[in-house]
Amino acid sequence: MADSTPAQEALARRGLMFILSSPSGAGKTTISRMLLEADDEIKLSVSVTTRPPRPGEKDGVHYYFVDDAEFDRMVEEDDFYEWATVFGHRYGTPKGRIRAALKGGQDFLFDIDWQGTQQLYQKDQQDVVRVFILPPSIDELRRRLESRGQDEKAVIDARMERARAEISHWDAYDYVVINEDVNACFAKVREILDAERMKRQRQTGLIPFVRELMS
Ligand SMILES: Nc1nc2c(ncn2[C@@H]2O[C@H](COP(=O)(O)OP(=O)(O)O)[C@@H](O)[C@H]2O)c(=O)[nH]1
Ligand SMILES: Nc1ncnc2c1ncn2[C@@H]1O[C@H](COP(=O)(O)OP(=O)(O)O)[C@@H](O)[C@H]1O
Repeated sequence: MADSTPAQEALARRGLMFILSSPSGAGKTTISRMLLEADDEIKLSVSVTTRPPRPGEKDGVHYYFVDDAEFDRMVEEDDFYEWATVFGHRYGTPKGRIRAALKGGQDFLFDIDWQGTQQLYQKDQQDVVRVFILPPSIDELRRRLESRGQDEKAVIDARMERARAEISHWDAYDYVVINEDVNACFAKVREILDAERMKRQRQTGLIPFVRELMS
C-alpha cells in the first residue's frame, strides 16, 4: 500500500466499544443488524450463551451456543470480559482479541444487558459508549415480543415482567433513543456512532497532524 498522506494519518483512531441495551423486544437486535450491515468498521462481539438457539439463529454468528458445563469451564479459565444471568440463562462476552483490535481502530458492537454494560464500563471507561433503546409504550413492547413469534407465551410473560426492572437502568447510559419508527431510530444510533468516532481522544492521529499544520 502507498504511504498515507498526513491528512489520512489524521484519520487514525482508537476503536470503541459500542453497547446497545434495551428491554427485550424494544428492537436492539434489529438495530444491531442494520448497523452491522451498513457499517464496515464495526464488528459484533459474539456472546456465549446457554440459552437454546431460536429458529434462524446460527452458532458463531448470533451467539456461541454452549451447555452449562462448557460455560462453567470458560468461567473457570477466565475466558470472559463479563458475564451475567438473564432470564435464567447465562450470557458472556468472550475476551478474544478485543483489546488489541481496539488499538488498531476496530469498533465492536455489544448487544448486552445492563449488568454486562456496568462491568465493561468499570473495566474500560474511555472506550465504552452506552446506548439504551426504549420502546414507545409498554403495549407496543408486548406486541413486538408477540409479533417476533419466537418465544412461548410464558417466556414472553417473563420478559414483560422484567421489562420495568430493565427500563429502570436507563440512567446508567450515555444516550437514550426511543424506537418508534425503526429507520428513524437507526439513523439516530448511527449519528451517535459517527459523533463518538470523532471524539478528540479517539483520534490518535491528530497530534502529529496538528503539529504539522502549525509548523
Ligand atoms: N451481560 C450480558 N448480557 C448479554 C450478553 N449477550 C446477550 N445479553 C443480553 O441478554 C438478554 C437476552 O438476550 P436474548 O435471549 O438474545 O433475547 P433478546 O432480549 O431478545 O435480545 C438481552 O438483554 C441481551 O442484551 C452478554 O454477553 N453479556
Ligand atoms: N420500530 C419498530 N416498529 C415495529 N416493530 C419493530 C420495531 N423495531 C423492532 N421491531 C420488531 O419487534 C420485534 C422485537 O425486535 P428485536 O430487535 O428482536 O428486539 P430485542 O433484540 O430488543 O429483543 C421484532 O419482530 C422486530 O422486527
